[in-house]
Amino acid sequence: MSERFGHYQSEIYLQGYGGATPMFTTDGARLEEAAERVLDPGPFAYVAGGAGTGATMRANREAFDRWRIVPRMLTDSTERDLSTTVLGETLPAPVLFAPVGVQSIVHSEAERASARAAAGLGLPFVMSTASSTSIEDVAEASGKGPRWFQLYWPNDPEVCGSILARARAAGFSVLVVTLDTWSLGWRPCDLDNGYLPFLKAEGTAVPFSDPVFCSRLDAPPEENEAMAVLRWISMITGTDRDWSALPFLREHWDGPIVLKGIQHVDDARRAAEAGVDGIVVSNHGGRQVDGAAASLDMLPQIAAAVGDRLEVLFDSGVRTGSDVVKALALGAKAVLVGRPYVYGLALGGEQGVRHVMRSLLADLDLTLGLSGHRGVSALGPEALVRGQ
Ligand SMILES: Cc1cc2nc3c(=O)[nH]c(=O)nc-3n(C[C@H](O)[C@H](O)[C@H](O)COP(=O)(O)O)c2cc1C
Ligand SMILES: O=C(O)C(=O)c1ccccc1
Repeated sequence: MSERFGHYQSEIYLQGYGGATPMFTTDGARLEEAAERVLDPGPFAYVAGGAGTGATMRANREAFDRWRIVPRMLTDSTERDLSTTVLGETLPAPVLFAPVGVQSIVHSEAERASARAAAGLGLPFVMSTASSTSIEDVAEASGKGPRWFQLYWPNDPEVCGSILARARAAGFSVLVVTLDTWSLGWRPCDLDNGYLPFLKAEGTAVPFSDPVFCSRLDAPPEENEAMAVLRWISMITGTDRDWSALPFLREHWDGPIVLKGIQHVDDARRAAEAGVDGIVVSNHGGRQVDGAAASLDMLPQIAAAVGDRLEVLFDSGVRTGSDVVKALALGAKAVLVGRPYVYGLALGGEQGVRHVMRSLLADLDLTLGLSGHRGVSALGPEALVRGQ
């Protein structure tokens, strides 16, 4: 029996009896407005914004709203077990921290605070290549907690190999290769604000602490930061790679490999044929291709096509416990959560992240039980109906 996440509800009600209220909202859909009050406009827009008109970001949410859960009664679901196994690791709940770069733009503790919160809950922290904290520092903050590493794939094989070797040595178990962001999408909010955190070296802790990357520079990053930043950007942007490049990653990573950013069922099939261990069905939270399909709308056919051959994970738009139930019912093994925990970080550092994620897990636990389920493994499409 895993931890009973739903207890967070009683904890909050009991504190309320003593006159205390939670540090900020328990409503996953209202975190954005709370974070806007504490963040400067540039960082806020960077986190909250999407590509173009925001159509895909909205579509991600609308796709969740079109599905409704059909609760079952008298199923004895008072005791729930949210635990699941993902790529050989047992997780207390089917939820991971999505890779999010440049977290120092919202809080000085940055990824260290998020990684500590993830470890405290036993959920995997997926560290971004674009972190403002080095691989070794995130590993230390994670302690014994599960940790995965997300790769923005440098086109210099030795730099790539060095970063992967460091991540492996620091205890990162799964490699998540992001395919949908070989350039940032067209993001009018950030363009209008003239705001790109990367240019201030906020997301360069990984390369700047890497000896092989530094050997590629004419001067060390501390002497010519702008040049080092540009060199790094030039290494991870543009893509001359295709599916034939994947074996390189296998040679440099002896654990499971997951491809993030899959939306087309044929790409999912390609991934299965290439022998990768998992995919993340994701449109990067609507930050890349405006007008792209809602990520949830692509999930059922992908899960049906490859779900028996590799692990299907999902992200983009998960805000509540119901959302997690819906994604699992439509074929995901687990979900990744992005912006919500970053808002928690902005609002309260490690404790803020913990509050956001405990709220989500409590909501999931209660929603699961009240709709008649004792665990997450038995969830299938029969748990849902298409609304009008
Ligand atoms: C501020 C920000 C930075 C991000 N940085 C990365 C990154 O470095 N690597 C990556 O693979 N995805 C990155 N993502 C995308 C997330 O991993 C995830 O796909 C997305 O946030 C999921 O949607 P959600 O925010 O609606 O939960 C970033 C997202 C945000 C909001
Ligand atoms: O902003 C993003 O979505 C993202 O993935 C990213 C890319 C490079 C640096 C920081 C974040």
